[in-house]
Amino acid sequence: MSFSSVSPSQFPSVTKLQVDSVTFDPSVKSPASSNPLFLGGAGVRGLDIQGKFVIFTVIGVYLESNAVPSLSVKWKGKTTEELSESVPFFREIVTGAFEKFIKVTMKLPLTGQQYSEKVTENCVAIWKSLGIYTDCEAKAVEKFLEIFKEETFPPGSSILFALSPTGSLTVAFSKDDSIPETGIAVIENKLLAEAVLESIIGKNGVSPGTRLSIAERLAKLMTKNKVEEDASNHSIEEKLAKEN
Ligand SMILES: O=C(/C=C/c1ccc(O)cc1)c1c(O)cc(O)cc1O
Repeated sequence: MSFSSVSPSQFPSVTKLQVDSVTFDPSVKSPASSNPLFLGGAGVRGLDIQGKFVIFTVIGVYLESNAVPSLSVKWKGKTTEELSESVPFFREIVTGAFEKFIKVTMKLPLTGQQYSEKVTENCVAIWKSLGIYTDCEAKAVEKFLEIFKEETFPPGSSILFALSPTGSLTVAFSKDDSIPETGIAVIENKLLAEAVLESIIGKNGVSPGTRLSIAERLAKLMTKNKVEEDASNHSIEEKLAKEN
């Protein structure tokens, strides 16, 4: 069979994840589109401070359901290890034509300035390494920094990013576990939207744990496709055998 047995309308059945003290629900409603998105994976963002690993944020990445059949075309049947080590697999998640949503929950207090400077530093480094840093991206970075300038994020609060398939980046903030129905700002820059996710799960991303969690869960979801597909092939074979 050359197509996946998971139709775009089928919503992936996944579990919630507990990472450190933060629980990520199995699905969320995107503040950008109101679409339901499933939990792709989650992990921590920490820094080594004087030989001790300090967790600053905990990050969950959600994907639109059509990500599974879309990624299955090339990656179905790969193991968690193969996927977790694959730069092109994560590039495809970052650039794929499906919606993505990122929930960054604070473990330690951060100012908006501290957070936004760290993120944009990483985004600029990615663009420079790819030779795609232009005035447009510099303007998008200025807008990003401006959105965060006066904000503060106590432990338990979250920063939310919704990445539309067309390339807009919706930013929202939450004081608790809830997800607001709408964002507070939208930046129309595809490369910035992609770089925010790439800086977390891409090559040299800040959260190897999120990367591994996504590889594990997607490998399983894509195998499930395969099992369902094999099962449906089998029953067709059985029917044919009975008929003959
Ligand atoms: O989570 C972070 C940033 C955490 C952080 C830690 C310590 C600081 O002084 C500032 C910020 C993060 C992210 O969510 C996405 C990204 O691309 C980079 C990051 O560092």
